[in-house]
Amino acid sequence: MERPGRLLLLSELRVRNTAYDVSLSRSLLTWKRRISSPVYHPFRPRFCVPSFPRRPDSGVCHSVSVSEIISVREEEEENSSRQRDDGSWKKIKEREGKDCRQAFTVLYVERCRQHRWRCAEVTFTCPEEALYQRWVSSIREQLASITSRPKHLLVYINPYGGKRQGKHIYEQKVAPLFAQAGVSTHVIVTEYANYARDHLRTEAELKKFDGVVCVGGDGMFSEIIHGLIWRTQIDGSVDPNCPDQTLLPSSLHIGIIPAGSTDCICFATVGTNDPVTSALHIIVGDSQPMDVCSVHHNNTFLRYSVSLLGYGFYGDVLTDSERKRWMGPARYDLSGVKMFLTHHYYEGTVSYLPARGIVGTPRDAAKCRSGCVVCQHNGQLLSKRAENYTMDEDSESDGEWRTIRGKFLAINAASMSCACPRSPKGLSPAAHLADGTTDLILVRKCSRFDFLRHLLRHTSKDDQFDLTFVEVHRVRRFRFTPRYCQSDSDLELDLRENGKRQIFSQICRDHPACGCAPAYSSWNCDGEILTHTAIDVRVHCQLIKLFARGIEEPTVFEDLTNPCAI
Ligand SMILES: CCCCCCCCCCCCC/C=C/[C@@H](O)[C@H](COP(=O)(O)O)NC(=O)CCCCCCCCCCCCCCC
Ligand SMILES: Nc1ncnc2c1ncn2[C@@H]1O[C@H](COP(=O)(O)OP(=O)(O)O)[C@@H](O)[C@H]1O
Ligand SMILES: [Ca+2]
Repeated sequence: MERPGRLLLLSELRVRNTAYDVSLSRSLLTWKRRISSPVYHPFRPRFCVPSFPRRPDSGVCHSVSVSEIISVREEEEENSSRQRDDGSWKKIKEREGKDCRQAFTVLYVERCRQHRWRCAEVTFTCPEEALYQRWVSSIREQLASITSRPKHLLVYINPYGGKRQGKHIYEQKVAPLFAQAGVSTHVIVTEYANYARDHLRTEAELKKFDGVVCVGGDGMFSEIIHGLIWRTQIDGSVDPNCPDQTLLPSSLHIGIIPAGSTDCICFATVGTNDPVTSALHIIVGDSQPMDVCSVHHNNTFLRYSVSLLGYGFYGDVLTDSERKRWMGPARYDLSGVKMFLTHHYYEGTVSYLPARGIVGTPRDAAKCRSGCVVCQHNGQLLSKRAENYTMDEDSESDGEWRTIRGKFLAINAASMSCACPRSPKGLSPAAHLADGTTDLILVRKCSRFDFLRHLLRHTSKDDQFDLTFVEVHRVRRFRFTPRYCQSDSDLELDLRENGKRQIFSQICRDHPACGCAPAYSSWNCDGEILTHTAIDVRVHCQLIKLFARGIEEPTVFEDLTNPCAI
């Protein structure tokens, strides 16, 4: 609960014809009904809930954090009416026959069920013009002093993402809120794939903007980070192709308006896939750092990843689903069932560098939440290590690499939980957004029944890692080599281990139904297919920042007091 601090203003104003004591400090706007009501008891503070403001007529005391005020609107003519969003007309000034009274409306963030935010408003009427002016200008001054709020945004809309509603969602739900908050925008509707990435890399005048907004899904977000990270390295004379290079963080924040098929990056950083909630997080200037993995093949840069790098099952689902793009988000379910029934496994070698000295494990019960202390601690630790770069990196590359060979149904690296509506706890429920690590999940060859048990646990409280054929490691780097890319000496070893078996007849024996199981899958990299299977992955701690705050823990007050949440 925020402490109110020194009061800047304290006046008696009216809300819907009822007298309220209204106060403004640097951190809080509070309005408290003057006449005590039978339900009010001064020693029961539960009626005053600063972080979860209630509607004006639902209680006696309301508070809203100044950081969550969206804007102040000056109401115009006395006795005039204004049309609400829902089409109804509301009166702005009460007819009381008193002297000239002035009204202003404060728009603020109201929390609803399941992490959704809405824009609520309350209209205050002042007894005199001078007081009205003081109130409006004082609130505006407080808002102007919040330097983290974006004023100019560069917006990219993918009109073909998800259900092809990106443009409509932006125009109907987001643009009006930006306008109300006084945020100016330059909107670009993409014309083809990689349009936004290339525009950011070369053309965009980034100095003019405080942030970039992505209207689309995870694939569109991936375009944005590729453009932005690349541009930042080139502007800072850093070679993005070198796998050992420490990358420069971009100064621009990225906002995500979900309009894609999975939208897991939005879901895992805000707690819901809702365009209005995301727009409000952007307006209030929230900040959430996020790890980025760089993916290389033979020292050549391939891509960045922030959510899922998946070989085997998720790679095959993506490859198959691309042919069904016309179906929209349902394509993943259909391809998921198909790939589940196909039940391919792939052989290869995974090497990884376990994360040393950091807090947290993939089996923790605690989750990454707003203001996560694990991310803060590990972020500081890793940036200190980066300062003493040479010694540490050398020991990283020399020792401690571990190697696992086997037959895998899936190899997944989750740099964040990958929570999404299909799986609200995600692929790795305890993964952190900004701790500099990724959770490497190895699902070994098992029966269809066992694999189904593993998949189903993504949707229940049961632990999807608590199975003999699943292992999970928290890592800083990893490499994968598919079996048939292995060096000659590795292959010789394989042949000795397997006797004199023929490599290809081995595959066909294990798949008598088709007789031609593929030796390779593809990597699903945040929803894009990689062109190579042998990859080298490194996590870059907190390389980008989002207009988000991580998932907020629900407070005891949320369901009890917020009428919107009931
Ligand atoms: C039986 C139910 C099993 C449910 C298992 C659900 C696990 C879902 C984990 C999803 C992790 C998603 C990670 C994010 C990936 C995105 O970057 C990426 C791109 O997103 P975009 O389209 O918005 O651009 N999305 C994806 O790659 C989509 C992955 C979706 C996988 C769906 C899998 C469904 C599996 C269904 C199996 C059903 C077996 C039924 C047997 C009778
Ligand atoms: N104008 C466009 N036309 C076609 N494809 C586009 C366009 N703009 C972006 N894309 C591509 O569309 C793909 C999917 O975008 P995304 O917004 O993630 O939707 P979805 O979640 O449905 O996959 C991405 O690979 C992106 O590069
Ligand atoms: Ca992480």
